[in-house]
Amino acid sequence: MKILKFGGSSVANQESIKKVFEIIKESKKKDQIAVVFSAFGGVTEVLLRSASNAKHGDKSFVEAIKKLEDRHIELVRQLVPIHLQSTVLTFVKVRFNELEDLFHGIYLIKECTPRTLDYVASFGERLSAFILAEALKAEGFDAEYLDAREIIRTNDRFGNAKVDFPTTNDLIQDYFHQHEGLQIITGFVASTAKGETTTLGRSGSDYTAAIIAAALLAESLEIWTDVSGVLTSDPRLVYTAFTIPQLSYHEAMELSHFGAKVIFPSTMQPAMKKGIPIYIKNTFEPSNPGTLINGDAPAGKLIKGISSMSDIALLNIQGAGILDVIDVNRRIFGSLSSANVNVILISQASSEQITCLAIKASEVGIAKEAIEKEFFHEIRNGEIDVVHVISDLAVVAVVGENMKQNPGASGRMFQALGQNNVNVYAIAQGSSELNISAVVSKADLQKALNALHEAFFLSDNKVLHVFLVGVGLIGQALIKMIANQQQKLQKENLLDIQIHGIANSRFMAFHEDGFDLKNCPLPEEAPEASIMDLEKFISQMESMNFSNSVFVDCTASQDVADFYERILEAKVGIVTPNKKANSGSLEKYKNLKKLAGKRGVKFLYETNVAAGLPVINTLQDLMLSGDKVLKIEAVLSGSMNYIFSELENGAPFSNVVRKAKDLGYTEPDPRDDLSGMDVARKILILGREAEQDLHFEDINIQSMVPEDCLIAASVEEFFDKLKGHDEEFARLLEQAKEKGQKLRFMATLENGKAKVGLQSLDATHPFSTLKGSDNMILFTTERYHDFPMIIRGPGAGADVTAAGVFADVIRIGNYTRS
Ligand SMILES: NC(=O)c1ccc[n+]([C@@H]2O[C@H](COP(=O)([O-])OP(=O)(O)OC[C@H]3O[C@@H](n4cnc5c(N)ncnc54)[C@H](O)[C@@H]3O)[C@@H](O)[C@H]2O)c1
Ligand SMILES: N[C@@H](CCO)C(=O)O
Ligand code: NA
Repeated sequence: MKILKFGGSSVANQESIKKVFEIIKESKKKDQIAVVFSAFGGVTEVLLRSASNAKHGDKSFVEAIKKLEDRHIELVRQLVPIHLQSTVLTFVKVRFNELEDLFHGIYLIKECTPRTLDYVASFGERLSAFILAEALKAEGFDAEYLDAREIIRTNDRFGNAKVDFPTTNDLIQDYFHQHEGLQIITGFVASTAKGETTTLGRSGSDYTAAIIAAALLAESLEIWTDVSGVLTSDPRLVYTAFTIPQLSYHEAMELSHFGAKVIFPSTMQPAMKKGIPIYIKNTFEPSNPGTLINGDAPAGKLIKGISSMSDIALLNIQGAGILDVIDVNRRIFGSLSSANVNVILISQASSEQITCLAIKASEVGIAKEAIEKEFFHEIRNGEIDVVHVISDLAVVAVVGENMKQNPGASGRMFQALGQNNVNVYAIAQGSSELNISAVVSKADLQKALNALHEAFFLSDNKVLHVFLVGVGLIGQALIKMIANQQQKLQKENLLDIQIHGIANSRFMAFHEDGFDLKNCPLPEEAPEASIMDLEKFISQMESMNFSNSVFVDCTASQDVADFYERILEAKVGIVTPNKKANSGSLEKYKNLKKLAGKRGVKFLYETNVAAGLPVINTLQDLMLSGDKVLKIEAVLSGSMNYIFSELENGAPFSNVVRKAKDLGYTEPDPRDDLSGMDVARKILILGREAEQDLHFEDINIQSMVPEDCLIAASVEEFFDKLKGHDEEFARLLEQAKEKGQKLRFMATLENGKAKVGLQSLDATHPFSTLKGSDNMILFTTERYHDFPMIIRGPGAGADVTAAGVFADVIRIGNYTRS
C-alpha cells in the first residue's frame, strides 16, 4: 500500500486535477494506493476569513461563500459527466446551505469558537474529496469517499487537536480491512470520541496522510506538491538551488525548521516512527524523482542544504555583574516563555559574560520588556545592562548529518562568509552537529546563501559573477577571451566566470544564470534588453546580490566612474581600463582605494597604464617593498607611438591617425590621445601609485591637436579637418630627420613635476627604437638607481588590453576563492 497526498495547489483547477488523475492512474497500475486530498487551492483561507468577517459583523462573507459555491459547482461540471452530476451537485448544495446557516449564526451571535471554526474549515476537504471521488468514479476507478472523521480520533483541542493513536490506528486498520476500493480521503479533519469535528493544525493534510501510512505500515508516503522536492536552498534567493535527492528524517526536520517549507516536522513523526519512506514530488513535473526522506544518512556531501530565516533580531544580555546574578539563564528563558516569545538561537561564550538570543524581529518589543522586567533590580543596581538589541538580521544554517565527526564544515562555512565580506553576529551549533547556524545582516542574506551554496555544492568551483558596462572594442574582446578560456578555467583553475549583466551607452540586459558566452549577444540583441540607465543597472546588480561579484567598466566614461564608490560600498569588486576615476581628484583616488580596503573587495586597474603590460602591479610591488621612485620616463601612448613611428614611412599624418584608430589603439575619441590628455592621465596615475600627491593641474601638457580640430563636433569632422594639417606634421618630421633624430611623445615625472609632450630624440635613445604601439617605462628608484627598471611592449590594442582586464578579473576570482 502506498499513500498519496495532494495539496491545494495540485487540486486548484481542472488542468491540475487532470494531472493528479494521471498520477493516480499510473500509481494504481503498479500498487495498491489510497489518496488524501487537501481542499481545493485557496478554499480553506476563504472559509476562515469569512468566519472572521461574519464574527466582526462584516457581511462580505455572503458573496465570498456564493463565489466559493460557484467555483465548486463549476468544478463538478468540468470533472463529472452530466448524467452523473446530480448526486454530486446535491451533495455540494446541501453543504453550502449548511455553511450559509452556519455563517449566518456566527454573524448573528458575533462569536466563532475554535470548535465552530474547525467545523467551518472541515467543509473544504469534505467538498474536495467528495467531488474528486465522484470524478474518479466517472473515470472508471472504484473510488470511495472516506470522511477522515470516521478514522482519525483526537482530543478536543480544537484547531490543533492531538491524535489518539491507539484508537485511530485500530479504526484505520478496521476500515481498510472492510473496504477494498480506492479510498479518497479528506485531509486535515478528524473527530473527537463524541463525534465533534476537529482539525489537525498546520499542514494537517500531510499529517493525515502520515497517520494513515503509519497505521497501515504503508510501503511509502508520497507528498505531491508544486515544487520538485526539497531544494538545497530557497530558489528565490539562490538561483542555482537544486533538488536534494535524499534526506534523513532528521535532516528534513532541521531544514524545514528554517526555510524549506515543503514539509512540517510534526507531520513526519508518524511515518518516521515506523520508518516509512516519504517522497516529496511535483504534480506538475511527475518525472522528476523529487526528494526521498528516509532513515538513511549515506556518506556524501558534507551538508545537504542551507536554510534561512529573515527578520531576526539579536538580544544581548550582559553586564559587569552578571556572573554574580544567580540563575540568569533560567530567568531569561522563563520570562521569555511567559511572554510567549520563541527563541530561535542561543549563544553564550564560555566566559558566561554575555547571553545572546535570536528571536523574531516582530517579538523584540515584548521580549525586551519581559527580560528587563525580570531583571529590574539587577538593572537598577548596574549588575546587568539594559537589553541590547541588534535588528535587521537573518539566520543562515547549513544542515547535514555528514558534518558529524567530520571536520571542515564550519571552516568552509565561515571562510565562505568571510571571503565574501559577510559579517557574522552570532553562531550556534548543537552537539548533534546536524546544523550550524550563523546570524548575519539581513542585507547580506542573499549573498551569504549564495556564497555558502557555492562553497558546499557547486562542485569545488568558485563562481565569479561579472557585470560588464562598455561592450565596445575592449569589452567585446574581453567577452571572447572569457568564452574561449571558460572551460579551461573551470577545469584547471576551478573558476567559473559568468557574465550576468552587459550594457553599452544605449542598452542593457541581464541574465540570472549568466549569458551563454560563446553566443553572447550585444546588449541591444539580448532577448530582454532595455534602454540603458546606469542607476538602474547598478541597482539591478545590487539586487541580484551575488557573492563574488565584479563590476567591469570598459568605457571611457566619467559617469560610470562616478558610481565606483557606490559599487564598492555594495561589496562588489571593480576592474577597469577606464582612467577617469584614478585621474580625477586626488581625494577621490585615495578614497576609492580606502573604500575597497574597508569593504574587503578589490579595485584593479592594471590596464589604466600601458594596457596589459605589468606596470601598475610592478610599481605597487616596488612601493610595498619600501622602494622610492625618483624618476619616471615613459612612452605611455600606444597610438602616439604608432602615429609618430609610422609617420617615418612617409604616410600623411591624418592617414596614420585614422589607421591608429582602426587598429584599436586610440581612445574612443582620438583627440584624447593627440591632446596629450590620455598620457597625462597615465603619468598622473603612475605618480599617485608612487605615493606622490599629484594633481592634474600639476602636469605640463603639450597638445598635438590643431585649434580648428578641437572644436570639430564629431570624430569624423575632426578627421576631415586634420587633413589640412598633414604638411605641418611632415615638416616637424623633416626637422627631426635633419638632426638624425626621432619624434616620440613622452611623459616624465621628477621631483613632483610631470611633463607630457613631443620630443625629438637621438637615434640612440632607448625610446627611438620603439615601434608600432610599443610603450616603454623607465623607473629610476632608490634601488634601481644606476640602471632603471624597464618595462616595454605593445601598450594598446584590443587583445593586449582585454588580456590585462581578464588577468585582473581572474585575480579577483582567485582572491575570493574559498
Ligand atoms: N583601446 C585600447 O588599446 C585601450 C587600452 C587601455 C585602456 N583602454 C580603455 O578602455 C576603455 C574602452 O575603450 P574601447 O576602445 O573599448 O572604447 P569603445 O568606444 O570601443 O567602447 C566603449 C563602450 O562603452 C560604452 N559606453 C560609453 N559610455 C557609456 C555609459 N555612460 N554607460 C554605458 N556604456 C557606455 C559604449 O557604448 C561602448 O560600448 C577606455 O576607457 C580606454 O581608455 C583602451
Ligand atoms: N589610447 C591609449 C590606449 C588606452 O590606454 C593608447 O593609445 O595608448
Ligand atoms: Na598595464
